[in-house]
Amino acid sequence: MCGIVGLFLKDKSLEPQLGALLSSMLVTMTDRGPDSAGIAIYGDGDGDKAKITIQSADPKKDFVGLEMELMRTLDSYLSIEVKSTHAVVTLPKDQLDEGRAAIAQLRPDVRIMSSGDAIEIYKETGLPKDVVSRFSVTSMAGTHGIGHTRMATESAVTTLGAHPFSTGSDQCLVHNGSLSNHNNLRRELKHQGMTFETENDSEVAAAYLTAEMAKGKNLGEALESAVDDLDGFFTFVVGTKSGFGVVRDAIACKPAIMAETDRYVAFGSEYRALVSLPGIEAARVWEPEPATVYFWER
Ligand SMILES: NC(=O)CC[C@H](N)C(=O)O
Repeated sequence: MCGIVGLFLKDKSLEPQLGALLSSMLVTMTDRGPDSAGIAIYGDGDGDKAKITIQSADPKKDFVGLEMELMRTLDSYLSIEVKSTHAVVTLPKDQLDEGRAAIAQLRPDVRIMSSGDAIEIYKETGLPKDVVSRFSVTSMAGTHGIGHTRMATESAVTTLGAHPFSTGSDQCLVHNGSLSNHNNLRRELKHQGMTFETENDSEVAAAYLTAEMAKGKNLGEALESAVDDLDGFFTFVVGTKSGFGVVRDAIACKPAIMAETDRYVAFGSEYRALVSLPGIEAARVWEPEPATVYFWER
């Protein structure tokens, strides 16, 4: 099982509703994955600011005082917005790497969920309705987003084992299925310098795409390579700062449905995830073909 949803907006007037639309799509998929849930939202990525979403098992201890300590360490102005177990650090774009290093040094127990110009990731164990309300996702605006509700197959039910996985700047991936060659691939990617937070197969898929894009491929090309190099069952929905992609393995036994109108492209594991979208009655609706890459870029 596992339930996946994704929404890529073409119509700017829908952007204030992105979090609400995606949340309700994800809640519809609750019975496909009761273990944990997560959501990635791409907000306005322009300007000179970048964002790091961090997570702590003990937010009182880790987040108190962090803003001041980071400002002192980086010698610049930044802000931290705490949302339950997560917090978003907004800092100057040219200090993103320095900021990540400072967080690791000042708060070794804090985990980085995502970083980049536009992405924020919120994920926890529990049901979609609890996760979206805990992080106030329904009030978030954005250009595109991806959600996942997990029934674990490959690694423990933990916050870090929840999807989406982000292994590169402004990148994220959710997965329905299980990969059979993830241990070998993990070993190869570690040799190339990638690091992993979990034993999860989907994290390996995310890292694989990051490594392919680092070679100069765009998201669509990286997904084409994934069809050849990843073994097992998969439906992936992936995001980059300006892109949104979908691919299924050659057997495509995991359910998937897509819809497109002038206003958006939407993905659901099942059609019921899409029924409340505006104008869905007039949308072009189709089942993505096996081993075929679907890719949109703004
Ligand atoms: N049920 C699934 O699709 C699980 C996805 C992935 N293998 C995981 O364990 O997280």
